[in-house]
Amino acid sequence: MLKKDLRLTYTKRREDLSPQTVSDLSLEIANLLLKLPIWDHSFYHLFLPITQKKEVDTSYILSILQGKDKNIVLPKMLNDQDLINYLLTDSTVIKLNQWKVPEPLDGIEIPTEKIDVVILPLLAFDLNGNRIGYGKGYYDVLLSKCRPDVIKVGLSLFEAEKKISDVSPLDVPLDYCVSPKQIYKF
Ligand SMILES: Nc1nc2c(c(=O)[nH]1)N(C=O)[C@@H](CNc1ccc(C(=O)N[C@@H](CCC(=O)O)C(=O)O)cc1)CN2
Ligand SMILES: Nc1ncnc2c1ncn2[C@@H]1O[C@H](COP(=O)(O)OP(=O)(O)OP(=O)(O)O)[C@@H](O)[C@H]1O
Repeated sequence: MLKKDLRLTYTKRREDLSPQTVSDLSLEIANLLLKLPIWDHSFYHLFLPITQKKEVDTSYILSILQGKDKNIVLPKMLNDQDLINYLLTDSTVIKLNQWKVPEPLDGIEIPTEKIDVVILPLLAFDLNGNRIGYGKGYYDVLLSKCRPDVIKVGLSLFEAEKKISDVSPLDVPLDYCVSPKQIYKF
């Protein structure tokens, strides 16, 4: 399917979920994430969910990372395509930006090359590990600046599409995607 059609389909599928269902599915995703071979690292980039858009609630994953004493890196939107990474500390203040994305106000900047694992949002993904977001390319740009051995893990409330037909050379494929039902390894 084409990206533009998938964006419409999956935006609608999300709108049809109740907040309780999003929460339940998010807990299942967090439990499955624990089974991935990704826990031997230091710096973990995690997105914070846009609640209105019914994104995966990553608060369970945040607790897991804190319990494992990992360095947690949060993105802040800089301009129309770039993200800056800030270390989460006890003094980090999180505020909603104009797009309703929760993000740190400021903090200690972590160079993108330090990130070992990126846990990223998506609207839909396919069996080849390709993903689509809201079409702005923030994560494609971030991933293009990461180390080649960075581990890319998508989180999805829904299962994989067979094929995104209009993948571009700039799209960086995932290594894993975790849904409430299963782990996809690409
Ligand atoms: N939680 C979360 N954080 C994230 C992302 C994400 O998908 N989820 N992003 C993933 O890349 C980046 C933000 N991307 C975004 C892209 C569009 C809109 C947004 O609200 N767009 C408007 C239309 C704006 C316009 O076209 O001018 C909309 O959809 O209504 C928000 C965030 C970085 N942080
Ligand atoms: N590495 C890059 N450098 C510059 N522009 C890029 C890069 N990667 C992607 N883009 C541009 O970003 C735009 C959006 O790309 P795409 O449709 O793949 O977004 P998306 O993956 O759905 O969004 P997101 O990454 O924000 O979740 C495209 O116009 C694409 O050309």
